[in-house]
Amino acid sequence: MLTTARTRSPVLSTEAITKVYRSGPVAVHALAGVSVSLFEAEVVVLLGASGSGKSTLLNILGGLDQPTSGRVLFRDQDLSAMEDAALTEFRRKHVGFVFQFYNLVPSLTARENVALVTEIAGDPMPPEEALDRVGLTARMDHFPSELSGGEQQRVAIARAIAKRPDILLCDEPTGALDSKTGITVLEALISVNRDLGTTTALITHNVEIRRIAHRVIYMADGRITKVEENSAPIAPSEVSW
Ligand SMILES: Nc1ncnc2c1ncn2[C@@H]1O[C@H](COP(=O)(O)OP(=O)(O)OP(=O)(O)O)[C@@H](O)[C@H]1O
Repeated sequence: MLTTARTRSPVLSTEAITKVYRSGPVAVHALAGVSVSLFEAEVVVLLGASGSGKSTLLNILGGLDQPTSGRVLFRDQDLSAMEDAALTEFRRKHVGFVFQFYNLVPSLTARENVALVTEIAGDPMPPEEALDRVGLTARMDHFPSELSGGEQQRVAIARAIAKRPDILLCDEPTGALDSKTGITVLEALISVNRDLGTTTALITHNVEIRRIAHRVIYMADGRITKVEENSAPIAPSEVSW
């Protein structure tokens, strides 16, 4: 099995980004000057209180939203200067998203849910391979209603990785799951990172999960307050909460 070494090459970087949401006279400063990089093949966990700006940052990194000021770079491309169509192309080619709720199409099987994405991707892996990587070979022809929450989330991960994205962005992927099921989901994410070298960023409210990451980024009030390096990440099976 291929093991990809982490390097210090940034895949995605932000330079002093801010995000201000305005509704009428009220302005919410969701990001107040964030400079951060995600490096090749690393796993990063983002921690911070509710409202600290984690999802806003993840959405901007993934090209779902634009900063109010500052720059976002994907390798040498400036995402913050892109029109919507170019940003959509960036997302389609380079980013996989996993959210708390799995957003699967209920009338399609696991295999068909993944195939929806592989049909429009440039160099996808077969849906069967993507599902195998998350341990769902035996469940490929099941509908979402026939799968557990953890299995549905693993289908969502298979769908996100099938296009071989450079970056996988996960917003509370275990938020709706009990701990045992959450661990199977984290194991799927870590195995994809290890085998494919997919740079992975994961938001969680669960501080124990930080122990599986190479780096931990702490946020408060729209800023990064601390970044920790973890020289010896542990396996998800060793995490308990
Ligand atoms: N579309 C929006 N319009 C107005 N305010 C917003 C919008 N999206 C987020 N905010 C505000 O921006 C701030 C940061 O929100 P964000 O969702 O990024 O935080 P978070 O750390 O991900 O929180 P949580 O852990 O609760 O998901 C919050 O004060 C939030 O209310």
